Order: sequence, then C-alpha cells, then structure tokens
Amino acid sequence: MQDKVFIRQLQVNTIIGVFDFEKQAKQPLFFDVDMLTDFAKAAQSDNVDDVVDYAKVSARIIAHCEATQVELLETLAEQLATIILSEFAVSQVILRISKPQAVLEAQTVGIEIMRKKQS
Ligand SMILES: Nc1nc2c(c(=O)[nH]1)N=C([C@H](O)[C@@H](O)CO)CN2
Repeated sequence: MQDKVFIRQLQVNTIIGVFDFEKQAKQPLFFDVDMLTDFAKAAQSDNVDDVVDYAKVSARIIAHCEATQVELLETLAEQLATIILSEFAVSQVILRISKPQAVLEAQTVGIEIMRKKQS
C-alpha cells in the first residue's frame, strides 16, 4: 500500500525545550507529516469518513502539543507517531519537526522519525 496523506508546515506555537528560557514562552514548531494509508474504500465511497482526514490529524497534533510539555523534539515526535498510528488508519508515518528559532545561524533545525504499525 503506497497511498499517502500528507501535511506540510503545520505551525504550532508551544512550550518546548531544554533551557529555562524555553519553558517561559511559546515558540513555533513546524510539522511535516507523511502517512501511508489505503485509498481504495474512499475512492469508491467518496466519503470523508473513509479517509485519513488531514484536518483531524492536524487538530490532534495541535491538541497534543497544548496538553503536554516535554524538553526534546524526539520525545514529542515519538508521542505523536504513537498517537497517529493508534488513532488513524495509517500503516506508516514519517514525522518531521522543525524548530526555526533554536539556532540563530540556521534557517531551521529539527528531527525526523519513521514508525510503522506493528502487524
Ligand atoms: N536533537 C535535539 N537537539 C536539541 C534539542 C532537541 O530537542 N533535539 N533541543 C535543544 C534545545 O532545546 C534548543 O532548541 C535550544 O536552542 C538543543 N538541542
């Protein structure tokens, strides 16, 4: 199955970081998400209930960021990958998180993970 639903540059302003100053104020993160799924049913039904709804995934990412506070991007990515694989009809997720305010000299920095649903 190689069908894909994606999200690009989803901005979430949140508290994240190792340093004390990062715990005092929200900063922007940008999420890129690639989700492998199967379009077969939706292509027949033409019903949004049969797809991985990118709006619902985006809302879930925002809600999780608002509900949790961690230091590392890696921790947040692992949590979100687990949520996406368990709550949506996704067999594999690639999640990239960019933190543009972290390194002054860089346009952006960040991390990427790929996780598959256990079969
Ligand atoms: N691989 C990572 N490196 C760093 C992280 C991170 O989450 N993952 N975080 C920081 C600090 O919070 C940094 O963003 C402050 O500028 C440093 N390195």
